[in-house]
Amino acid sequence: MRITGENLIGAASRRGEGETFRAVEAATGNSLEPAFAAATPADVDRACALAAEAFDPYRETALEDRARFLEAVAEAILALGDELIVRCMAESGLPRARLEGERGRTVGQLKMFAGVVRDGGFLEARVDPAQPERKPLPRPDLRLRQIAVGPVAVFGASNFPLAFSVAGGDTASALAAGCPVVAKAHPAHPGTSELVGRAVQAAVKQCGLPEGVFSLLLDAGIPVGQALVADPRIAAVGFTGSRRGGVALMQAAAARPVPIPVYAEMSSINPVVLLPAALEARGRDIGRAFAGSLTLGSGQFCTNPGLILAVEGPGLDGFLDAASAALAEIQAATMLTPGIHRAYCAGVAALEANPAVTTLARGLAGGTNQGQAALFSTTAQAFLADHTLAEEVFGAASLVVRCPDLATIRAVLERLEGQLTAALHLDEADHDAARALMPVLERRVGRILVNGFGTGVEVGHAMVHGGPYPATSDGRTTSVGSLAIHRFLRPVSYQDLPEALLPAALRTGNPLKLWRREDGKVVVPGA
Ligand SMILES: NC(=O)C1=CN([C@@H]2O[C@H](COP(=O)(O)OP(=O)(O)OC[C@H]3O[C@@H](n4cnc5c(N)ncnc54)[C@H](OP(=O)(O)O)[C@@H]3O)[C@@H](O)[C@H]2O)C=CC1
Ligand SMILES: O=C(O)CCC(=O)C(=O)O
Repeated sequence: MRITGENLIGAASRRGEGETFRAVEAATGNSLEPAFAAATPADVDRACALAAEAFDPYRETALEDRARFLEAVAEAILALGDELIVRCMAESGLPRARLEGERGRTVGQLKMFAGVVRDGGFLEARVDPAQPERKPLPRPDLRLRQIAVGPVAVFGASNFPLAFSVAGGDTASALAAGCPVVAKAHPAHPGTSELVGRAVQAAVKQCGLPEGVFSLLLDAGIPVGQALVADPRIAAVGFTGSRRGGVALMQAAAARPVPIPVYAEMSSINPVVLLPAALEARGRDIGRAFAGSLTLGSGQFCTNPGLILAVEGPGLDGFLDAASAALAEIQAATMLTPGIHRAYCAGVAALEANPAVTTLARGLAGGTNQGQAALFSTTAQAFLADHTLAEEVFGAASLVVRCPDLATIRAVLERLEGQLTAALHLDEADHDAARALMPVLERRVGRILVNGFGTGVEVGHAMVHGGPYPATSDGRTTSVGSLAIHRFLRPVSYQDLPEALLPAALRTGNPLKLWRREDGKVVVPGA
């Protein structure tokens, strides 16, 4: 498929009349063909108008039809074949195996949401039948279902050009909920975005859906994203990226005459707690595994283990020796964009220059746009005194905080901002210590994991990829897994409606055979 550099507005492809820009080959810094042209305010307006027009018919599509559409998107992405992978490798600098895996995750995610839609449980149908004889007052007939919130603006992420971008988790969950999507391509991978966007556009056509179900807009700066969030027809926003970007979108959304929710996944340093018995028994092994997780994808994961907490002692020394030795042999790897590389180098330089910080290890030096891994240490006292030490350095850098005792580990955790994940490395003898940390971890993070690292989020029904601010803008939700659909739904009650006016999901006799709560009791069809 030829990449044209056009915006995809409903069924049309339209060359923007805004600023032109080219994708940059991450490994060389060279420009790639073709030239892309940013959308104009008129393009944003048209995409939003089409999305608003599509909203009512799309949200009332039969569940089976909507599920088939999500599957058609998955198939169309696979049908792009190697061209998608090759373009994505060039634009992102990420290796083939990673991108093939990410494509599998993207397709799997769409298919999982197809299953969620088919099952219909997300509608949370409830029926409280009327009780006309109830005293002192009769009870009305009340029925509830979740409906889609409206058109959703989705911002593609630089670090997951497939799984968190044009047809990634935010788009899949919004489409599953019944919301049209207007996606804003990340300028780091516009060609990848166009290819995937055309796959979604083709699936919309193939399934006979209204064209406004999906549009893709291009921009090399912030105006298009700002206009999209400000547009009165947009009802919610999905974003993965920097804290600065996420907060700017939250502010733009809050400043609207009608504010809307922004679901932004932002910065996280993902504390890893090494408990004493585990450290003593296998500190060196944990150190080697940590080096692998830290440098995965050149460290460009929001789940990257950026902070290690442990009690001083021979176990920690073994961990640090092994981690440092492993890191010293790790090749520098290409980062996503020159800007992200520059930000990484600046973050590492700031840690190196901090008198309270010791540089323990550096990976092998690299060439153009390549990030060199870095491991630092500091004391708990210094960490608690300097909040800049708790800021995310996006890339393969991590800071070890040496603590005198477990109480200090707990005190450090208490002082952290909200995080996506926390990992505990423990043996059975550490269970009491771990139990004591659970309340603070539950308050601080979205996912607690044991004897592993948070990178590589499983897409499933029990996953939370979220956490308190600033890990995300709204810690009550997740951006990965089937629960993500709830970000784009809102409940509506129907009181005393005649049967003929009720949505099918709420009709008497449960014609859609849904999991429902009837008069307070869960009814499972076929059970
Ligand atoms: N924790 C995490 O998961 C991640 C963190 N990051 C962090 O973000 C830094 C920059 O990376 P990047 O991916 O470009 O993230 P950004 O947050 O800068 O950008 C993400 C998207 O949001 C748009 N955007 C940013 N700011 C605004 C704004 N004020 N108004 C409207 N739209 C806006 C960008 O548009 P445009 O680019 O066109 O300006 C882009 O499409 C990294 O160095 C890293 O620190 C990045 C990825 C993931
Ligand atoms: O670790 C993962 O698989 C997902 C990470 C992520 O969401 C991110 O880096 O933005």
